[in-house]
Amino acid sequence: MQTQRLRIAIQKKGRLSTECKDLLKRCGVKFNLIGERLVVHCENMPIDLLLVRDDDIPGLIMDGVVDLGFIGENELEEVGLERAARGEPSHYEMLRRLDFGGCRLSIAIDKDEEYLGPQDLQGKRIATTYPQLVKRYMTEQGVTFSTCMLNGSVEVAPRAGLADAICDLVSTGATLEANGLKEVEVILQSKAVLIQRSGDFSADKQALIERLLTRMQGVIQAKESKYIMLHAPTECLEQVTALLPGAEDPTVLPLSHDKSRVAVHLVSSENLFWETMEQLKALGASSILVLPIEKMME
Ligand SMILES: Nc1ncnc2c1ncn2[C@@H]1O[C@H](COP(=O)(O)OP(=O)(O)OP(=O)(O)O)[C@@H](O)[C@H]1O
Ligand SMILES: O=P(O)(O)OC[C@H]1O[C@H](OP(=O)(O)OP(=O)(O)O)[C@H](O)[C@@H]1O
Ligand SMILES: [Mg+2]
Repeated sequence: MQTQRLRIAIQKKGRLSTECKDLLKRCGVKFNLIGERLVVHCENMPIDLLLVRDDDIPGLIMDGVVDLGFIGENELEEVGLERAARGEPSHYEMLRRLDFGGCRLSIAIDKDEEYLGPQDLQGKRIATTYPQLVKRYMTEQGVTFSTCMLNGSVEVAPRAGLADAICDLVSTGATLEANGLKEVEVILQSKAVLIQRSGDFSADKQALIERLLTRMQGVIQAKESKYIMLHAPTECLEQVTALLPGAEDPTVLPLSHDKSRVAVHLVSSENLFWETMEQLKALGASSILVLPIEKMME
């Protein structure tokens, strides 16, 4: 059922929720989340947000029920495999990879157990929320196994005697450590992505999606960039700019009371490390400022 308004699905509560909402707000999409409401109408653009469980987002896109969705690649792949196995369509378009939700899907076992390779998992029971991804990996390795499907607290399964190993998401590794487990295989690297349903869009919707994508590019680029300002001795200008990341085209300005020094301004694609600032200082640079950039458009 097509509507005039662009429908975007985001996770209601969880690891992706805050970052997705922040990203949309930074793109100029205005909305007000009230209580437990599942559909939120944006105030300044023809956009409706659907706040759902992340597991439901790939299916909503693949069934063509919503236009865009923010989802972790792990969940997207799992649902895609599940639907393909059932003979249901699993089409979607990838719009862009995002800079949050980074994690990996890994197999872990008791920290004191010996592990030489995937063959050590032969005949073992693996607790997971991602049975399809585990199956794909184990089939590739030629290892047979059984699963124990758990939607949460996967890491407690070995201690609770429910499984011999687990396959779950890992970021810092703190949850594994707290449960006496060690990571032995990484089967997937994942980040949050923005996906779109397959098929045609009205010209208005298409234009709105393109506007959002351009703004998103600006927001993500701005987050990674810094505006750097400093004063440097004119004779050291070349050495100073050589130390600055992405300083191909700096603005160099004279100082009103000191002809021996200049002001250097530039947009850097990276942050400036303390070590680099110390090197700049050693070259005679002063008043070194590193400022965040809110928005940018090239
Ligand atoms: N520790 C982590 N660090 C970074 N990203 C993570 C981490 N854990 C999960 N993610 C990413 O965030 C997504 C959502 O994780 P979350 O734990 O909020 O899911 P959930 O408990 O299944 O939520 P829901 O209630 O919506 O089903 C994961 O599918 C993954 O892509
Ligand atoms: O390696 P770490 O940094 O410890 O992160 C890994 C944990 O994060 C996720 O769960 P989350 O905290 O989102 O809770 P959930 O089990 O309720 O989904 C994931 O399922 C792991 O349990
Ligand atoms: Mg979920």
